[in-house]
Amino acid sequence: MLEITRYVLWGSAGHAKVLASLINLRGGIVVALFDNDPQAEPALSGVPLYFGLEGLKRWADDQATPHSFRGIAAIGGARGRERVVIHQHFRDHGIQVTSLIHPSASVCGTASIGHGTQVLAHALVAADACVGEACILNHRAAADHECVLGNGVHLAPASTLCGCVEVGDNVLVGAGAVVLPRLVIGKDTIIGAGAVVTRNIPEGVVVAGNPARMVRINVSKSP
Ligand SMILES: CC(=O)SCCNC(=O)CCNC(=O)[C@H](O)C(C)(C)COP(=O)(O)OP(=O)(O)OC[C@H]1O[C@@H](n2cnc3c(N)ncnc32)[C@H](O)[C@@H]1OP(=O)(O)O
Repeated sequence: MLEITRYVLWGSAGHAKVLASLINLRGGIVVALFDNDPQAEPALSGVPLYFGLEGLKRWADDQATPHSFRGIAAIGGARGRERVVIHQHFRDHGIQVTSLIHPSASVCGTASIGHGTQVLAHALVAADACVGEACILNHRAAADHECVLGNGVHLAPASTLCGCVEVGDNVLVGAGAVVLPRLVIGKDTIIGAGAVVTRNIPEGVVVAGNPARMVRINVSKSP
């Protein structure tokens, strides 16, 4: 008998709805949600919500075979570092961390995708691109040929990395932004929605506009 793959998601907001819809499309189901925020509401009707690491431990202790579940962080924005940490919590509790690729996404056979990375509807990962762990390639985002993405990177909807772009860990490339070929974006940086990046960008800053200029230091970056 064909077994339904059961998933647990960390993050009980809009991104959980997107992932649940993709999981359902793939024939799986979401059986539990986790969130750090005790005020969070269940994002999916009928799916129980547990809070914090204590909640994860309690849930895992109740399962005979935690390794039969797959886990993925359902947190978007510029919170790539948190996705990496959450995936480690899942592994520590015996849950497999999985990638999710929408059937309409195009991932070239010569590209590589890291564990726990999500490639959403109509996204593109082109020839010889290398995408790290816990990344999100959101709806219609594109990482063109030979791009290299670190861990926890988020390409927001309809953003484009032209060929041979290098992106450091935990970078958010905002919705509709474009990064021109062969540029390097330092880790922990945020590129504003709609920006056109024409020069290399250092780590830990926020840039916006066309051409993209520095707006401020990214004070929310983790140490
Ligand atoms: C499915 C999903 O939704 S995935 C979510 C993807 N998320 C995104 O794409 C959001 C990306 N974030 C942005 O673009 C943000 O606006 C940021 C990071 C560039 C700036 O955010 P903040 O630091 O909070 O800036 P704030 O909103 O206070 O604006 C500061 C100034 O920059 C301007 N500004 C803000 N964003 C942009 C932008 N994308 N492009 C040009 N100017 C901008 C504001 O108008 C404001 O100008 P003013 O001082 O003349 O009034």
